[in-house]
Amino acid sequence: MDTRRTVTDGTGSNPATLYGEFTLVGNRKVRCAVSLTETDLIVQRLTSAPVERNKVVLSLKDCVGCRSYCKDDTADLAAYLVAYFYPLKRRWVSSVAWRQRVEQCFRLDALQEPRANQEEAEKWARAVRERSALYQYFRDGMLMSDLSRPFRMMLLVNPQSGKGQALALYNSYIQQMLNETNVLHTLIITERQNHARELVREADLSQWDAVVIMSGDGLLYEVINGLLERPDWEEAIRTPLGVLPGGSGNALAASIHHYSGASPVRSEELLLSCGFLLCKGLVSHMDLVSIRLSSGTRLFSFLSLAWGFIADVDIESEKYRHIGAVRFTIGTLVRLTSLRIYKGRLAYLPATEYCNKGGLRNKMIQCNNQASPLSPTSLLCRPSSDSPCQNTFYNSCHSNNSLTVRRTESISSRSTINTLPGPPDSMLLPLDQALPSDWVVVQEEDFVLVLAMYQSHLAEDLLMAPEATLNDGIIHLFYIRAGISRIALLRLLLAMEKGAHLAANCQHLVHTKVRALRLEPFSPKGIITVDGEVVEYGPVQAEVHRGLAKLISG
Ligand SMILES: Nc1ncnc2c1ncn2[C@@H]1O[C@H](COP(=O)(O)OP(=O)(O)OP(=O)(O)O)[C@@H](O)[C@H]1O
Repeated sequence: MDTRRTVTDGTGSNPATLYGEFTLVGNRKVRCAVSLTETDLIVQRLTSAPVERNKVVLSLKDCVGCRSYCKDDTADLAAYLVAYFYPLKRRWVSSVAWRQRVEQCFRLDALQEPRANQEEAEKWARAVRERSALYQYFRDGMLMSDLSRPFRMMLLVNPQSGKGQALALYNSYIQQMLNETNVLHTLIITERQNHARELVREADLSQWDAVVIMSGDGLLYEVINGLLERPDWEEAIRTPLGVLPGGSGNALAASIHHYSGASPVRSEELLLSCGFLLCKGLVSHMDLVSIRLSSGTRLFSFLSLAWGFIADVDIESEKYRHIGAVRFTIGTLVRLTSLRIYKGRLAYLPATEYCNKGGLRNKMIQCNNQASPLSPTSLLCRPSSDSPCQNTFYNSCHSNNSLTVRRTESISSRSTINTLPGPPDSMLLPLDQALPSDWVVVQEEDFVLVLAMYQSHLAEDLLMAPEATLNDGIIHLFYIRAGISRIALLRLLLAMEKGAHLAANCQHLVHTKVRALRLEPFSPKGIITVDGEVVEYGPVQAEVHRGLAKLISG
């Protein structure tokens, strides 16, 4: 076997680092020339047929694992090499591509010594793994392939989530993928509500390199809040988290897939995509939002805060959970027929900077996706004392400029409310205190919905905030003012599937980017949800904490 032979990828620009001739495992009569370049594994069958028809080029960026092994049979001197790929494939009638599993398995028998064949196979396996890992650039924390020992994962599966198929999906796809990647995972099947929360609150986190949920968004909400309830929350919340879609909404899973740049997919295709991203093991920071309720309770949210139409649909359609994502369509139609108006006061701290003597500069704070987490105070938008902007009326950065907003009374000092676990909130005042002067109060008090989003998707097929990214320190605040017709609302909801609602030029829809918000519903009863879970109804405040958590994503 000549491993020094110079072979290129056909363009001459990508020389092979390893070259060998092996047989196929299924058919020993078929010999293959295999070359490993910096970017690809190229397999060419050595037959008399034209070359292109017999050549397969597999990109190493699609490879999740590679290993060598020998058979127990002492008469077999050969060693074996197997590599696992999940390339994006397009069905010829469809423009949508999704990941499909490809396994390449070779038999190495060129040498007389079984040990020599084994060493050669392991050399190849190591080289494939190393080059696959080069495609993962590492920001902060741990990369699976960086460890000298196998990666250890706690995998929490909610058997009741969605259509109740999470466990079956784990058995069909995920178990195999994790084994191919050489991830040691401990499967924990959650037994009841708050089981996951209690588990992570008590767990010895030094035993785990990541905590992954296979469920809907509700289970991740439990995990995040469990971690932040620990006395060592600062360390605990740096545990890389992962998400595999098994629920009915799967908003974070759909968002991660969206951020990876791939075309939209659903159900099992989304699961394969998220499984692939999990196996590649790239860790990014993720924003969390601190939520304060009127009772003093504090929660952490990674997805959304909702009041009005969307919260009602989410909770009222719970009874149709067994039919999966269709429950939202049914819930939407039911709620549309008896459209409600929700009365309340909404205020927010815009994600803007103020300039000094040059007047008001309504400039967005830079959203650098790769930056390390900024301290909350560095994101504050405070007018300087000599700023001519102070106490003026202005339009904030709305997609709907017809909206009039008014500045609130200035208050001299900004005290904070930092008595609970987790990082302090520096933008929020107690709910019974007046808002600081740099907050904006929305003049309308009649809404159809209010929705704060920090990820792109609200469900697998709802691209609510197309601009959102994992770690930009921005809350996308949407509200729809009362007066919208049912048909206009339905059109907006349909446009949300592809994220086209913002371009629909609807006068009732407002979108603005904020750092913090306060919502005070007037009616005594109602539904407020955080990440799709019902929370205590009443006045509520929220503040974003940029990059507080870590998520294995693309
Ligand atoms: N074994 C179980 N039986 C009943 N409920 C459970 C169990 N395990 C976890 N739960 C609870 O089920 C709730 C809903 O789960 P989850 O959000 O993961 O699924 P879902 O609601 O179907 O999906 P989505 O949030 O995407 O709509 C969670 O709040 C969790 O506490």
